[in-house]
Amino acid sequence: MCGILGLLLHDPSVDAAPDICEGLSLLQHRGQDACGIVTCGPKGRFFQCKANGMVRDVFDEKAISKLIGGMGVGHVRYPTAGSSNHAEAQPFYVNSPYGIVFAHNGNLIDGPSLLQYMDATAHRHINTSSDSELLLNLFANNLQQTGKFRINEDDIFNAIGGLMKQCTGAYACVAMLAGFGIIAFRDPNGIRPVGVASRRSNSGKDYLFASESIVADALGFSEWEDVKPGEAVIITRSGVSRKRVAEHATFAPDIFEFVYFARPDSVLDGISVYRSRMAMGDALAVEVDKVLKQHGITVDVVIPVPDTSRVAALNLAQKLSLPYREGFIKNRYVGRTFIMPGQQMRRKNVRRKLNAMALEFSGKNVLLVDDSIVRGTTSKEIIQMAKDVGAKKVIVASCAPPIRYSNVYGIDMPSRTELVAYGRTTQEIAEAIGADLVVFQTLPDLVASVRQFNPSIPTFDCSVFTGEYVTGGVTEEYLRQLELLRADNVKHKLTANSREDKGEGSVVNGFHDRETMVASSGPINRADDTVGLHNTWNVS
Ligand SMILES: O=P(O)(O)OC[C@H]1O[C@H](OP(=O)(O)OP(=O)(O)O)[C@H](O)[C@@H]1O
Ligand SMILES: NC(=O)CC[C@H](N)C(=O)O
Ligand SMILES: [Mg+2]
Repeated sequence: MCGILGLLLHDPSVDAAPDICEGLSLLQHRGQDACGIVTCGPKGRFFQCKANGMVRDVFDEKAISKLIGGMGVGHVRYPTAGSSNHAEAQPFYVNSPYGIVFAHNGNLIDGPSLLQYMDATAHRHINTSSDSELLLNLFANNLQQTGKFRINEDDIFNAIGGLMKQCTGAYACVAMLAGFGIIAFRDPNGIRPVGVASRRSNSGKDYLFASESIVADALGFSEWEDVKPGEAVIITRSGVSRKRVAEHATFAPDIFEFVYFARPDSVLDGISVYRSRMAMGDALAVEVDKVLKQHGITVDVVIPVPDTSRVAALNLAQKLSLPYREGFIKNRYVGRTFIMPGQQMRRKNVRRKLNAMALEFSGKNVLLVDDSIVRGTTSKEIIQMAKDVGAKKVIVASCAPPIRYSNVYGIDMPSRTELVAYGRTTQEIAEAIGADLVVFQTLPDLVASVRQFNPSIPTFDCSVFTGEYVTGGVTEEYLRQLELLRADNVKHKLTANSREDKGEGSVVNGFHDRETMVASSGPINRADDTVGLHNTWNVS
């Protein structure tokens, strides 16, 4: 899952970069691999800074001060296509037509045929394996076909409408046209979130696009509205234009945003993530009570697995009148483990991140509550940790049902065999993770926990639980190919074989972010020498 952001300040002489950077730090939970900002300054010139690393590592005061201009686009990345290479950090840029900058959250499922189209029909060069670069070039090619010297809003709506017919998958996007404005659009099923908000400034109105409403709250924007499925929104200094550009399709936002991805203080598609997690805890309590009685087990204490499950675990404990204790203390400097690349790193970091307090476990039957069990990395480690400090019995309850299918819409779960629930019964899952008992939320209960807050949403993308993919086009052959390409062991080999990742290629860098390599001292390639995009490409 990535985080996207666009900002247009009414006063072009005020720099947008400080707010964009602040906004990206609020979206950090959506992507920890890379981040970037591109701003547009006087004469429509772009200024870029992007690199691998967290927002706080990539952007210091000096880097931000070089990002000139009153509008810009930002991105935090969690790769789901291509590689973690810094050449695939976003936003992406193409100079023709008009100068376009692009940030994408989601994942396309027809990458190979789009690549063929780019090559054979559009004659556009694609320089990375990123699906987002394909999406940008699709947009650019459609704009190019207007053949116009200057385009207007209708041309942009038509280009995006065309794009929505040409590609399949999940995409929430923010784009910027040099000297023109910022644009957001959302795929016809609305799988990934993006919204728009405004703020009064001294001179007029500033506008924001962001993946989650928390960014608007924190930056003093109000009137948050979700971009609708299949809709495009264009913001220029003369105002806002919105249009549904896709034909009707079933609205199906990804339910996993509510389970895990989004911040609890965000409201997505009219639903408070916090409230939905409370409801998940309430519903899970009923299931837990039933299963515990069936097995004749009593529980002494409810313990959440920090961070995401806290909200649900508290409600569950209250509903069952059980004590709630923070038995695991989280190291606040370790990020989310699930979105880290590679199983070894994920496993190591669960131990670095969580510490079990013997006091709360010793001699007790503990009920650990987590939002989801995906690869089982977290559960395996923490169950062992709980037992090591003397827990008698460890029961695990998951706010989400068993995950048995690949995600193809922007969560990096390409391989079914990596999922601990794949091909296993509940009893076998318990054995695999070392629990005495596992209890899963039922899918109807999960959907009801979320949907009750906005019954106008007809359905949610629940493909990781059901194997039903709302966009169509996900065949068994596609899933097999995806597994061959992106399974953990394959990615590991690719990384190990990459000259650049071995440090041998520090001067041969992905073309797109050449300037991030100008100063490469320190653990990340801090973009100390952020420079105007237009004149860095061919300068040696
Ligand atoms: O079964 P797994 O493959 O381990 O994946 C599931 C776990 O990963 C996530 O935690 P994460 O540490 O990413 O983030 P959090 O601090 O927000 O809970 C999620 O909340 C679960 O705890
Ligand atoms: N998680 C995402 O949204 C990823 C966006 C895009 N597919 C990439 O890999 O960069
Ligand atoms: Mg967690």
